[in-house]
Amino acid sequence: MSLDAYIAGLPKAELHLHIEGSLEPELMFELARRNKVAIPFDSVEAVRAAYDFSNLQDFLDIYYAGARVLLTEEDFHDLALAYFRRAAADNVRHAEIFFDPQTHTDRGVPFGVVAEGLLAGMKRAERELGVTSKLILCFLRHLDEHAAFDTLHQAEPWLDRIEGVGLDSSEIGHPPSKFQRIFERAGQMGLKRVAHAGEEGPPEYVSEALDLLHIDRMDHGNRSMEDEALIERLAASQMTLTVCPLSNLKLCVVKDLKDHPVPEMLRRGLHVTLNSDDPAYFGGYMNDNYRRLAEAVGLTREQVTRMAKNSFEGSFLSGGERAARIAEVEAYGAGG
Ligand SMILES: Nc1ncnc2[nH]cnc12
Ligand SMILES: [Zn+2]
Repeated sequence: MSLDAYIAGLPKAELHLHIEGSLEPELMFELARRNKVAIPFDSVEAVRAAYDFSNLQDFLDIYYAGARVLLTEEDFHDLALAYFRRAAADNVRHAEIFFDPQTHTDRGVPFGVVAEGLLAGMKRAERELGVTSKLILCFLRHLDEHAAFDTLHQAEPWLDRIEGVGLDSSEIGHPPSKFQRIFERAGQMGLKRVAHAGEEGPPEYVSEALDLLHIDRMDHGNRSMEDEALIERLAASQMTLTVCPLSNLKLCVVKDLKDHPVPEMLRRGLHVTLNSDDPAYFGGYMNDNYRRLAEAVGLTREQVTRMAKNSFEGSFLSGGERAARIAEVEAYGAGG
């Protein structure tokens, strides 16, 4: 079996996926029409042509503009279901998806519309596709602490169906320390904690995410590789890193996939997973990330299997479910 075919059949969990970043141009047009929202493009091709980014902020400007077509519960349901259908085709068996409530509540869309729509899409995906999922509420780090507290307050009626909190948006200039108190509060409420760190920001932000936010998992973490002590710390603690190769390429975090740090991360014993981040904007879903990275850096079947196993180990599935999914990866690896 070729490595591509092996990757296609491998059971995987996706741990770093912004649901708003799975909005394909076709659905963007459909929702713009349905909701009578103007968008500054006249064709799907024109939208795709605009996806040429030189850094994170370039992308975020377009990503937040695209999200303006999302208005109703049905829109959020359709967005989620479209993602799960695409993920299921890549044999993603479990996904822990981020959403950015402030992007919507700041436009007047109530928190409940966003949450109910996404939760309905997640439930349907489990019923119809067998893909399980969890929801992670991300605070936008370019906004202030007060806005984050306000968002957590709005989320209260849904917190029994929200697994954890995350931190995303513009990293440089918005260090984890800015959100220490809201993460402390989330921890007291029993929520899991994750944060984007070391995507564009320096290794110090990674250390802050560990020391001040007490994260359970780290999103990206690329720039940890600049600090020897940090590499050793991440390896010793087996902190899960949700790495996103095609995102890193599109946002110029790496110049070429051949330069991607994943092989070195694996060599140093880091607990790496592969993920798609914002697949509609970055040109590939889960299997594209595995395949294109494997081709560029020459990953082995063992490395690929290791990362799929890591994805279930690093998930927030409960012990029994997690063990069962890990056993599936092992059985596939043994038979493949
Ligand atoms: N890659 C990324 N980094 C930070 N914030 C984001 N929001 C959506 N995608 C993101
Ligand atoms: Zn991300």
